[in-house]
Amino acid sequence: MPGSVRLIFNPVAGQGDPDQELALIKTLLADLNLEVCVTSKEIGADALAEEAVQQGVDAVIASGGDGTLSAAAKALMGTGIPLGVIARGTANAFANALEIPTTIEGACKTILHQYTQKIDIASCNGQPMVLLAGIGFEAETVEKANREAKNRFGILAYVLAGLRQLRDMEQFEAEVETDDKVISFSASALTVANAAPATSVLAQGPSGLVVDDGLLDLTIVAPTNRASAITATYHLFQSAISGNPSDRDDIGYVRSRRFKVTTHPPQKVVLDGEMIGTTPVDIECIPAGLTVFLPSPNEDAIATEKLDGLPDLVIESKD
Ligand SMILES: Nc1ncnc2c1ncn2[C@@H]1O[C@H](COP(=O)(O)OP(=O)(O)OP(=O)(O)O)[C@@H](O)[C@H]1O
Repeated sequence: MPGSVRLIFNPVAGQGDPDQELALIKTLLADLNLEVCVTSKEIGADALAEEAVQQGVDAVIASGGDGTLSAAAKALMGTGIPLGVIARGTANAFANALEIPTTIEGACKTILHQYTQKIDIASCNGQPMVLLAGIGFEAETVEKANREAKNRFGILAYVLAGLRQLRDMEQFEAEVETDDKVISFSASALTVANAAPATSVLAQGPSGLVVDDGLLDLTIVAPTNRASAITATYHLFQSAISGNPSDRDDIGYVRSRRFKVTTHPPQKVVLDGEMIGTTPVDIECIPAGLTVFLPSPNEDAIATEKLDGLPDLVIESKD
């Protein structure tokens, strides 16, 4: 990759050894003209990425948890400067949603392949949104997956918080305005997603979210009792894994370029993992707003052979 590349590295993300991880990244990316910037409490990934844009760098690589990655993504929005992603957080929703490898080796390999793609992002009440906005249930889940729990239990913290939330599930009335209709219903959780990892179960109504179609997907979860809340959640998880859309009466989904959501009573809203306030929300897709290094379509091919690492391995060619 010619030109200058800024690496933004959060030393406190995840549970690994930051010195070792940074050394590994520098080794793997030794061929790049890399300027390493480490985030601090005072100077975050947003400021470092904005400065890189002003300097006219050719690419930015962000390494940290979802907070670091989405802060860098937001600063690069609309600039055409590609973002490389080296996820080192707990949930790594950003990388998982975009199917970017979550090992340091795999992530660096993806960047070195130099395959970039323009993906959609969105604006939620005027703030940039890369993945999703959760209203109701999802918002509560994030709030309950606190830092201490995340450190101790990793991704399980989100699941535990979700199960705890089932106990307190309450329905609210919602009115949603799409590009071509206004829908009213009762629900426990609404999620508007641009992209979502399989673990964001409440975004999985349509399954297989398309990140460059210029559209957003709303999933509505409306179970009427605790038992159906549990089966609906399980069903959504299966949808995510199987790629088949949901077909339960208490799950709905609709696709639109823009969603305006009002609820009674007002519900908490979490935007890309951060609480931003309460409904109403106005969320609009920004087509092709971000350029990202992604695994090239060839890299996606499913491996049909894996022999490396077997003890005493000898392979002889027959000809
Ligand atoms: N040097 C630093 N010292 C302390 N805090 C920092 C430092 N650099 C960044 N931060 C803080 O780290 C947070 C971002 O963390 P990030 O999302 O990257 O990782 P994480 O919280 O481990 O991820 P996850 O939520 O997936 O576990 C921000 O709140 C930022 O202020």
